[in-house]
Amino acid sequence: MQTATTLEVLRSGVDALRAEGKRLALVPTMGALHEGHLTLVREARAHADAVAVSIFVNPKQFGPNEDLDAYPRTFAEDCRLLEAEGVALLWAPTVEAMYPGGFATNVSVAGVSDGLCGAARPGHFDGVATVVCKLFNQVRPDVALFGEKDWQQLAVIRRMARDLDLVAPYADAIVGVPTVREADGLALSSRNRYLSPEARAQAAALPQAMRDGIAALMAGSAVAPTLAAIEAHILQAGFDSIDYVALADAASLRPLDGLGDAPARLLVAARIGGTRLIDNIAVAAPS
Ligand SMILES: Nc1ncnc2c1ncn2[C@@H]1O[C@H](COP(=O)(O)OP(=O)(O)OP(=O)(O)O)[C@@H](O)[C@H]1O
Ligand SMILES: CC(C)(CO)[C@@H](O)C(=O)[O-]
Ligand code: BAL
Repeated sequence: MQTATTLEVLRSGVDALRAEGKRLALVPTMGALHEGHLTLVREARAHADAVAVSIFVNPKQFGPNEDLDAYPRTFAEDCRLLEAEGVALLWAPTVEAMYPGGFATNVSVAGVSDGLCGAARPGHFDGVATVVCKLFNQVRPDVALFGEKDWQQLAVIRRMARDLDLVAPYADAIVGVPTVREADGLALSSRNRYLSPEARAQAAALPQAMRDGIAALMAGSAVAPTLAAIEAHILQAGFDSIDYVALADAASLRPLDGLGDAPARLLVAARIGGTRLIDNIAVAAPS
């Protein structure tokens, strides 16, 4: 595995892979790698001949009172894991390499960025879109993979990639990978490392409440009381607060007040012991 920390080294690594005729996949991450990330890397191998992974804790997507400084950084262990997965290229820029002095550009995706995490974390998706746009231009992959755990992020990136012609013109150049979960249903997340043993045990109530709510919707329960019941379940399990519990159109993320023919998604963000967790699950219309 070649590790690049400057754009010059990255470009020569990408050029060398291209000279060998290789189709290239990119898996963008913020490091502190877990089985969810490694699943993206394995899936990437099915879409390309060579896999590039980026590790960059992107300051632009953290709000002023968020966990940028505390965010887990486990670079040596991350390198070991990626090497074992046969990753060809690791792109690990410094903040100065990504955002040189005078950097003044912002990529903002209207509509799909506005609600849910976009409302709870103002500016977050501008930060994500800006850095992912740069990553695409830096690596120029044929295909890029993202986790469905961050469903709204995936929708934002798909919109941006289409609007700005950022990746090769394949309809499926942005690949979403289903959420990898612990045995008790909790979605794997780098931020799970913040949880105390007690909070970690309580956190399994989040996907459980979502599954119960989806079962109620499928059985014909009305949306508003079902969302209220999910909130109550999560708070009763020990969560401190809820950013949102929402039923939304899976593609546009617009809120829904009933199930129709278009795919729907139940999305939740809630806080426990100072840690913000997100999750989402597909909701099928009752047959
Ligand atoms: N459990 C998971 N299953 C599938 N993909 C995942 C999972 N967790 C993260 N990913 C994906 O890995 C990529 C990198 O995510 P990131 O490095 O932010 O990790 P994370 O676990 O989501 O961290 P955080 O705790 O900050 O949300 C993203 O595309 C994200 O959706
Ligand atoms: C896509 C991403 C790497 C951009 O910083 C980040 O938001 C993440 O890890 O999900
Ligand atoms: N995986 C999402 C990155 C973030 O929360 O900033």
